Amino acid sequence: MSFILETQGLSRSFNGFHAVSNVNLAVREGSIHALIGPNGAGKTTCFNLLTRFIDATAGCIRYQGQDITRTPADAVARMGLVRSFQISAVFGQLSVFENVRLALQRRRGHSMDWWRSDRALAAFDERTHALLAEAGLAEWSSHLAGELPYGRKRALELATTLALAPKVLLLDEPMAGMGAEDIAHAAEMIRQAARGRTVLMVEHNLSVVADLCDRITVLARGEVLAEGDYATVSKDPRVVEAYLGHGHAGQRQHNDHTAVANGEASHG
Ligand SMILES: Nc1ncnc2c1ncn2[C@@H]1O[C@H](COP(=O)(O)OP(=O)(O)OP(=O)(O)O)[C@@H](O)[C@H]1O
Repeated sequence: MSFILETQGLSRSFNGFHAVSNVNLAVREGSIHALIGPNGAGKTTCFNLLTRFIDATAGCIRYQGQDITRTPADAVARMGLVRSFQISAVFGQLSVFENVRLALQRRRGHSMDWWRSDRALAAFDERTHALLAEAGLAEWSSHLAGELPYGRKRALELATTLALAPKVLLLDEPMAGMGAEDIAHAAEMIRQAARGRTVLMVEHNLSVVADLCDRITVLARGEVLAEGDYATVSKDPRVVEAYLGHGHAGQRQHNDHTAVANGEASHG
């Protein structure tokens, strides 16, 4: 079993407040791994640490066996550990096609070559079409990105991120603000994107997590509370309590298990 991304004792404090505390994370290469937990559990801080947006107070991060605890964020991204929206950006005044092609050019370091010939740009066209097809955006190709419906805009963000050829794709609440139809579409996209790469995602929608993810790490108050597949963590009384609060017992707790297992638990 090989882990592409690992942390040991990863910690981050803000003025003495332990936002992330002694987190040991092991993300298996090729898996879809979820980071879940109630509000304020430390999920975003963990993402910020892994992508090197912020420094760890203690602990270490290893990516592909290499210590990246102090590696600059842009270098980490170039190594293939890429967060959606980190480098990619959607330009509303450009077409969907141009957005994806630009992301491909940027990956090759051509971002400033605005004067490049049509022939040079055409070299990126084939890959652009493939990425658009993968994102279900083929028929939106000539639309201005700024005019896309919400779900399609998120799909375009993912397509521009995939243009950067990430080895590990970090997705921060990819389903946020989506309706049921967009969620189904985005889930399929993530499943496809996960072929041949690793996905680590923060997601509040537990049905999505249950459906998509091979492994789940549950954080609460900055610490790892439980880890395993969905069936295992959703039955863990500590997880139920973290999601639903204290004082549950007997039948109530049984109902709570069912609620978490069904992805119904609120994260408040
Ligand atoms: N820059 C900061 N300064 C001070 N406190 C911070 C900072 N960033 C995060 N925190 C605190 O750390 C804790 C964890 O926050 P974080 O955003 O990582 O949680 P989360 O699990 O992503 O929550 P949510 O699900 O609400 O997004 C919170 O109590 C938050 O207020």
